[in-house]
Amino acid sequence: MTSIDSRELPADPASTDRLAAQSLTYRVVDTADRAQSERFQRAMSRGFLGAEPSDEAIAFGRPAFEARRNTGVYEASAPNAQPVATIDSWVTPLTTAGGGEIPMWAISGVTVSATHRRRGIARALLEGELRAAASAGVPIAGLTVSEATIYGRYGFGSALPMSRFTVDTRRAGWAGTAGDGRLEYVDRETLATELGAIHERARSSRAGQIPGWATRWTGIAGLSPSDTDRDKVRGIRFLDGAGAVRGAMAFTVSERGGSFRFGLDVRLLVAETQDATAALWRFALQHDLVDEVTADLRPLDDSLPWLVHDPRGVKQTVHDHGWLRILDLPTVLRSRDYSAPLDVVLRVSDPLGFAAGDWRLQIGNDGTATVAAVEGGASEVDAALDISALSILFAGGVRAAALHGAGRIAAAAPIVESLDRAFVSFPSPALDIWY
Ligand SMILES: CC(=O)SCCNC(=O)CCNC(=O)[C@H](O)C(C)(C)COP(=O)(O)OP(=O)(O)OC[C@H]1O[C@@H](n2cnc3c(N)ncnc32)[C@H](O)[C@@H]1OP(=O)(O)O
Repeated sequence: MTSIDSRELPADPASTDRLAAQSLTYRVVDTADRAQSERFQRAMSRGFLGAEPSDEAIAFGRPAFEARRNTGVYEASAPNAQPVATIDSWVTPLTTAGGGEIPMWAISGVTVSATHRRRGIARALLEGELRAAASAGVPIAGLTVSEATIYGRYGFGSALPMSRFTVDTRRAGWAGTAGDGRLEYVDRETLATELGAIHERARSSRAGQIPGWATRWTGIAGLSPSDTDRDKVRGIRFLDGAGAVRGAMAFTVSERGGSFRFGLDVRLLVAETQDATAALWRFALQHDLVDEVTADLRPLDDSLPWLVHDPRGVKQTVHDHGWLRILDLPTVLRSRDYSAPLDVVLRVSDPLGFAAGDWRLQIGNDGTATVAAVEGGASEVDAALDISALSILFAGGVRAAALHGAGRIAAAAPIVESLDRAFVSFPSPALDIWY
């Protein structure tokens, strides 16, 4: 994968001009300037309705901050005050169906001060990031979101829905088989190391995954100073019959109202093997004094409902999580393996113009794609869709039929079925962290 350092790219000129017209300065923060960096971190915390960060919390967040391109918006009259809006981004690998990867422009930290909301600042920030990514040759952008209604207008699609499980442990019981191996508790530092190492080894096995970073793992493991639940975090790891670590789980247990009955919340379960996944689920579901187990960001094909005696004890809620936005359509569509042959002309609309046009997509029997622009426009198209719908379809986890039924793809029924057969990917795409 080509390595592009987003921090070296200048602020987008069009957004600079648009915000200057409102007497606002849009600039990439110099991370070597500690005072300016701290003001940016404090503005972001306030923007996400967080507490005023302690010096310790600022120091904890600094390595991730310094690894990213942080762009702030400032009142032109107060360039050294806290920014009135923030956004950050970095280029990271995204796993595609079949285990390949492409560079993705990850976007995070989008906040607009409550004093400056609804005057187009977020739009300038988002469009600025997408133009910066496209001009650097990054073919796709991604984000995880606080609200599902904001990012479709910029061409993002909810491509990586995930499951939240709530298990009534007494009703569910356990029906899984025990694999060869053992579990052991680990301290939080070891937990952070194991979560990161296993996630890194496993991430190429599912489309949609991206790598984490050091403070993502230490944060989940309860080492973040601003985490009010940090002292509740416990860790467990699974070793296979040969003694190799194959899975780890961070979790908290909380008593429910002085009842001596507890809820166990899985913060993250990472595993390289089915045995490890089943052993960690079993540990959670069969834990003494625990009535309820909750776990979010699990893949849609998780075996949990099939590992219990009574599947009605397992409530599975599917919700949006990872959002993707194709910028360079041929590069993105060529980057994955497909599940069936296809030969179609797609008419793609794109509100920001990056991927608009008529495209011929041909997939051979070997599952690889060729993509070509139809110069001058096609006389006949097989399917019409916007870039948000294509970004969803690309990941391979949402059915074309579902998008068609919602009016997001215009095509005849046989084309919808052939799109479904070609785009579906195995195993289910997933993204198991926030970024
Ligand atoms: C990837 C991430 O970081 S997710 C985190 C997002 N940030 C947060 O949730 C923190 C709290 N919220 C905020 O900071 C701000 O309200 C933001 C960032 C969500 C919006 O910022 P604003 O500058 O007010 O948005 P802006 O005025 O540019 O609006 C752009 C468009 O989004 C729409 N929009 C803005 N906020 C919302 C919202 N909360 N829900 C739905 N639509 C919204 C606007 O109506 C507008 O639509 P239009 O251009 O089609 O007319």
